[in-house]
Formats: sequence, C-alpha cells, structure tokens
Amino acid sequence: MKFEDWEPHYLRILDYFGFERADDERAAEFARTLTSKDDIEKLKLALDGKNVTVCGNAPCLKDEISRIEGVVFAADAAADYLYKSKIRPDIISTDLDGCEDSFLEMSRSGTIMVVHAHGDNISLLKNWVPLFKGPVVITTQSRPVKGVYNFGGFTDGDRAVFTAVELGASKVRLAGFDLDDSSVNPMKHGKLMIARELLGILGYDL
Ligand SMILES: Nc1ncnc2c1ncn2[C@@H]1O[C@H](COP(=O)(O)OP(=O)(O)OP(=O)(O)O)[C@@H](O)[C@H]1O
Ligand SMILES: Nc1nc2c(c(=O)[nH]1)N=C(CO)CN2
Ligand SMILES: [Mg+2]
Repeated sequence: MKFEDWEPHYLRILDYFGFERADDERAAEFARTLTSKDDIEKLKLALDGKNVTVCGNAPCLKDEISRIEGVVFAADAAADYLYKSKIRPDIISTDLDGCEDSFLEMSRSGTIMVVHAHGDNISLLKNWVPLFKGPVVITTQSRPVKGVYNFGGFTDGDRAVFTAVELGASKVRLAGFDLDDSSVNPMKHGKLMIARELLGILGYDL
C-alpha cells in the first residue's frame, strides 16, 4: 500500500488512541541506529509467490494449527506458542511486547524478525533489537525512511497480512484470529476493531 493511501488510516489511528506521530518517527529513527541489518530482500524472497499462513495469538490458535500451510508468519506472541508446539515460524511480526527469549533462539535459527518501531516501544527496541542474530527488517506506521518500511496495517497480526500481500504472497490464509474475543482488555479490543477494519480493505471478512 502506498503511504499516501495508508496515511488517512494512520491519522485516524493517531487520533483514536492519542498517539503522537513525532514519537513514532523518533522510534523509527532510533530503531535504525540499533542494528545495521536490513533483510528486506530475504523477506521478499520468503513471501513472493508463496502460500502463507498468518497466525494471530487468539486462544483459538491451538484449535487451528491444522489450518497452517506454507510459509508460517507469526504475529508476536503466537510465535512462542507455535515454537513450543514444534513449529518454528519463518517470519515474526512483532512490536516486541510479546517478545520472549524463544525469539532469540528462533532468530538464531533463521526466522526473519519484522520489528515494528512505534512511540510506545522505544525501551523494548533498545533491549531486544541488538540481540537478534538472524535477519531483521524494521517497520514504521508513519512515513517510511531509508531502511524502515511501511507495508500498511496496525496490530502485529493485520500488519503481517499487509506485509505478505504487499510482498507478493500468492495466497494468505489466517489462523488464530478472533477479533470478537471478549477476554481482551478495552485497549486491545479497540486495536482488534481497527485490525478488523484494515483486514476488510484486503477483502477479509472477520
Ligand atoms: N483474540 C485475539 N487476541 C490477541 N491477539 C489477536 C486476537 N485475534 C487476533 N489477534 C492478532 O494476534 C496478534 C498478536 O497477538 P499478541 O497477543 O501477541 O498481541 P500484542 O503483541 O499485544 O498485539 P499488538 O502488539 O499488535 O497490540 C495481535 O496483534 C492481533 O493482530
Ligand atoms: N504508538 C503506538 N503505536 C502502536 C501501538 C501502541 O501501543 N502505541 N500498538 C500497536 C500494536 O497494537 C501498533 N502501533
Ligand atoms: Mg505486539
């Protein structure tokens, strides 16, 4: 998605949650100083023309493991669940609030970390990004800058879907998405409603 097409959604998100654009932009610049890695070509190669399953972290993921096929693209804490179920994701979409030591092991084994920098995760970026030994791609929800990408999307899960679509996946199926999950807190509920809206743009009716 071109940034000009994404920007109206982004402006609405900023307004809805009271996030500051300048904080997101500072986070993106800061993340870029934490690593020299920019594995965008590896990420393209992993997705272009591929059958991809994006795994969200809803409780239903455990019942939907059998839906997983092709390239495994995990959204944040779903990666840890999959790894413990003996499935190492090929790619993880994370803003690092679901990051565990298992992510370091997965990274060492070649899992591509698509790390999202935003105004509220600067200390997480500082703690985790230098520790990733494998491929890393940095993303922003604001205007992209050199070595920092914006494929569209907001939460770790819907961003993964936008990333897969943008980088040419031939088919993107979902597992572990329950956007009506009543066990989540109000902030998370709001985020999942945005995720639903954004996935709707891509034709997913969740
Ligand atoms: N019921 C659900 N509960 C949690 N996550 C869900 C659910 N349904 C779908 N997802 C997707 O799984 C992703 C990863 O979930 P996780 O629990 O790790 O949340 P998170 O890291 O707090 O998400 P975010 O950082 O995007 O707010 C979410 O970003 C969301 O897109
Ligand atoms: N500033 C800011 N941006 C975000 C946040 C967040 O908590 N703060 N959470 C996200 C994933 O849910 C994505 N983007
Ligand atoms: Mg997260």
